[in-house]
Amino acid sequence: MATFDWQGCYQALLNELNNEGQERWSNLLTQQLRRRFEDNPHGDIARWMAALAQLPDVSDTQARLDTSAVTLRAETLLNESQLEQLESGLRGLMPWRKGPFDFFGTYIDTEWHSDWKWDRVSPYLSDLTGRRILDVGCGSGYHCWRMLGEGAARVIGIDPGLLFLFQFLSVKKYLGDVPVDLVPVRMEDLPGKLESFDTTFSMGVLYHRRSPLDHLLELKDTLRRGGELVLETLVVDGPEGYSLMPEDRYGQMRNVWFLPSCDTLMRWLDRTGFRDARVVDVTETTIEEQRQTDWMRFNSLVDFLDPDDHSKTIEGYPGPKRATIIANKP
Ligand SMILES: Nc1ncnc2c1ncn2[C@@H]1O[C@H](C[S@+](CC[C@H]([NH3+])C(=O)[O-])CC(=O)[O-])[C@@H](O)[C@H]1O
Repeated sequence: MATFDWQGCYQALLNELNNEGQERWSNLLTQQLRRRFEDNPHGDIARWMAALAQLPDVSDTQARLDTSAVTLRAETLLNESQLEQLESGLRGLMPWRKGPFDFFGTYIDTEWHSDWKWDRVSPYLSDLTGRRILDVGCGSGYHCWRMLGEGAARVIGIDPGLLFLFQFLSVKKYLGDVPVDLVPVRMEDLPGKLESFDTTFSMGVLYHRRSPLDHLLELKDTLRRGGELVLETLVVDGPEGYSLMPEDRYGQMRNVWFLPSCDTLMRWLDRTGFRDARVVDVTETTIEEQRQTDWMRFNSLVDFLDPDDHSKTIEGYPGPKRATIIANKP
C-alpha cells in the first residue's frame, strides 16, 4: 500500500526558517508527524489517499484566487470520464466544511461561506503583497489560497485535521509548485519563537484553546517585530473583564473554553504585549453562512441553535457572534 509522504509536508516550512535551530525544528516536526502518520495513523488515511489518487490529471490548469470560490480551470474542457473521476475523488473527501471551491466546473458548496469571512477581514489587512504568512487553524486552506491571490510570497497553514490536509492537497495537485503548504500540526506543536512571519492569522481557534492567553503569546512568538496579528474569534456582549465559559458544549461544539467580550479581548491583547489592537468587524454568524449542503450532509448551525429563538444556542447561551481584531507586535 502506498504511504503518505508526510516528510514532504514540512520541508517547505523548514526552508522558510533561518539556519539556526533548523535541526531542532526538523526533529520536533518529525516527531509530531511520525506520531500522527506512523505510530497512530488515522483509520481513514488510506481511503483519503485513494480519493486523492482518483482525481484526474489535467494539464494547463489556471487558478482564480480572487473570486469567492477558489477556482480551477483548464485550457480544454474535461471529458466525461475525467469529470466522473473528479466527482468521485472529491466526494471521497467529504465532508467539505470550509470553502467554496470550483474544480473545473464542479462546484463544491461547503458548509461554511469562508468567502464571507474573507470579505469581512481582507479590507483591513496590511497589503499582503510579498508577505510571509502563517494561518493557524487553516482548515482546508481556503483562506491560504485567497492570501496567495492577494500576492503573498509564502503561506504556511497549520491544522491538525487530516481530512483538511487531503482537501488542501486536492487543490495543490493542480497548482504544482506554488508557495503554499499545509502542515498537519497544532499550534502548540510548532517550535517556539519562530519569529519569522509578517502576518499571522488565527481565525476560529482562540475559543478552542484552554489557555487563550498562552495562545496569544504563541501567536506573538511566530511574528517578526512589527508583524501583524489577525485574530478572529467568538465573542459575547459584556463589560471589560467579562468572558463566558460554557458549562459543557457551546452550540453543540465540544472544546469551547473562553468567549470574551470585545473589551476583554482588547485587554488580553494588551497584557500579552500587542500594540494598536483594533476591532475591525463584529458579525453574528447566520444559518446562511454555516449550513448543511450537498457536500456536508451532517447537522449544521440551524440544528445547534434554539429552534424557537435563533439568537440563542441550543444550550441557551448567546448565539455565535465573531469579532475580528488586528494588532501589531512591537
Ligand atoms: N490547537 C490548534 N492548533 C491549530 N489548529 C487548531 C487547533 N485547535 C483547533 N484547530 C483547528 O482550527 C480550526 C477551527 S475552524 C476555523 C477554520 C478557518 N481558520 C476559518 O476561519 O474558517 C472553526 C471551527 O470550526 O470551530 C479547525 O480546523 C481545527 O482543526
